[in-house]
Amino acid sequence: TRSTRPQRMLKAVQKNAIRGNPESVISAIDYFCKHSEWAMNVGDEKGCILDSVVTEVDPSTVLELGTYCGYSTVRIARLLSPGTKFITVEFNPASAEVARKIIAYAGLQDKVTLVEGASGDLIPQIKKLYGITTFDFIFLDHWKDRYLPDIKLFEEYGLLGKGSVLLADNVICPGTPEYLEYVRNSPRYESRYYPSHLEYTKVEDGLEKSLFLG
Ligand SMILES: O=C(NCCCCc1cc2cnccc2s1)c1cc(-c2ccc(F)cc2)cc(O)c1O
Ligand SMILES: [Mg+2]
Repeated sequence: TRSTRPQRMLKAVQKNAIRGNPESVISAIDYFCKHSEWAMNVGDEKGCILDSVVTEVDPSTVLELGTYCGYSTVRIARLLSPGTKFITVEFNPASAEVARKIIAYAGLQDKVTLVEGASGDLIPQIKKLYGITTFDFIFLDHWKDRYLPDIKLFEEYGLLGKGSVLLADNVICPGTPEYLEYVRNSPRYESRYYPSHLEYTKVEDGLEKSLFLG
């Protein structure tokens, strides 16, 4: 049967990247998406903003919602200090399967715990299952209509501490209007918008960084 886009992306990584070299995996995926097939990775332009925020926060605990093929997972994991706890969540089993292979190809499998499931089911269990108290950094890149309900779950289950940073992808395209309205108007967050473009296109998009004030 016909291969899937994630499977073709994996093939491109195995062909064009150097095993154990995260930078080459990132470049191979960006090349594939620019010259072969568009795919919904955060991409190189927004990826550089992601890198700078991760570096600035230097988190001890990280959560990513929306692994997809592992592109942003590799971008984040390559910057983390040893001993950092990094959990990434993917809903689609086929994507998760490809992500595991891409993360392993980059040599970062020991830094990442990939969990399959839906955020709404998982968030209430994270403390119990993974022994996390609070997350220093959260990257939101899953269903756009889940950003708001899930940030409320983070608050409800005490998963945010004073200084926790949330970075949300796609706040313009496809767009997360209710989430933006919430973090920009809530006295509990300090938010800042990073203008950019939809991955591999000239379409306007951006990232919203929100600092939890406690
Ligand atoms: O949908 C997007 N990402 C989410 C995939 C949802 C899968 C998961 C749900 C879920 C639930 N719980 C836990 C984990 C997870 S993972 C997405 C879409 C576009 C896009 C697509 C077409 C287009 F014309 C313009 C933009 C661009 C992007 O950067 C995206 O991120
Ligand atoms: Mg995205």
